[in-house]
Amino acid sequence: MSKVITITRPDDWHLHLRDGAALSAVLPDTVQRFGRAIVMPNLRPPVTNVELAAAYRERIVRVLPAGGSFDPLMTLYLTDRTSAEDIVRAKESGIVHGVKLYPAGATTNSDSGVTNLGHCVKALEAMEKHGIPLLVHAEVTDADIDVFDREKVFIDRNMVPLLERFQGLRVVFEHITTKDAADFVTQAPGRVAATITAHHLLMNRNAMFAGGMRPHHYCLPVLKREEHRESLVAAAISGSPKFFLGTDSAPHPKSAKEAACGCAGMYTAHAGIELYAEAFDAVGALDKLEGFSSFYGADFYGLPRNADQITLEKVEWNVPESLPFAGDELIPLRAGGVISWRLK
Ligand SMILES: NC(=O)N[C@@H](CC(=O)O)C(=O)O
Ligand SMILES: [Zn+2]
Ligand SMILES: [Zn+2]
Repeated sequence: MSKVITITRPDDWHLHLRDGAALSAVLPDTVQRFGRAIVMPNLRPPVTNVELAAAYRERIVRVLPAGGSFDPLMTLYLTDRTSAEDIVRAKESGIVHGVKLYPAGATTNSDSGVTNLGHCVKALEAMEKHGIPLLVHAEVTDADIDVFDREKVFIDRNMVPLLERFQGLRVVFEHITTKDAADFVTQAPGRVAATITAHHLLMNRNAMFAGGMRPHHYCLPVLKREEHRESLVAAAISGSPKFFLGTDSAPHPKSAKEAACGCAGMYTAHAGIELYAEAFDAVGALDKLEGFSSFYGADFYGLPRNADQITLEKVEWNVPESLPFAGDELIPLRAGGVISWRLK
């Protein structure tokens, strides 16, 4: 008999769905597994106001597989020009659940991001007042800071002063990758939470160089040392409601990944919950999977937990070498390899 677990349907609190044909290609993978997802706004051009968010939400809903009940939770892209009025209108819309801070130049499509948080005081005050969380890609961008240290340096230079200045602001430290971030969030007030990806739970930085350069294991924040991976696993299985699931599934065409200057991002939505089951099972903590995947994120965002369930079984399946992707190909995590849990 294979091991089987049934859990409340999970949600993905950090997801890139892209747009157009790419959106249509990847959306079914998420919808099969998750009830809702926080949809990242780093399109070109970025989703900077409620009209753009509503139109993007429409485009997502239009290509939803029939019969599903998936709810895309929209976000705004914070810029130096986001006003308090933009925030109030977002709140009133009921469709915007967070505002994303990308330090300018930190990651994919972040060139319209924030150059100086000092420009965002009015917007941040409005978010504090109206209870809209700030979702943070927490890396400094200074060229003189080692790429492996950018998250840690962001904590000291930006996160601490931000939380100090805006004492009521709710903050999600997105895709944490270091022991420093896990410890910081653990010790922070209850208004601070973090998402953790499956790939940062399963791999350390060796995975980028196993037998040669592995562009499909390159993402931001970049994979870190084993000691950091172990800290992330400890946080994820701790039972603390501050840590919850966010896949950061970030599809890029094969041609853009396998290039002289390859894009950052891993595609994991094809096994969006299965990979977490593997990571939790590996440390004998499957009993902690449901809280992390299905409860704590909803609780943090003030949304009801899902009412239905999914079942996972410990049966190996082969991941395709590639998936069709808007006239190109998409290389999923573990392409050509095996995943040890599957959705029933
Ligand atoms: N995680 C990534 O490596 N890439 C993301 C952007 C992001 O989440 O920083 C993307 O949009 O491709
Ligand atoms: Zn990011
Ligand atoms: Zn992301």
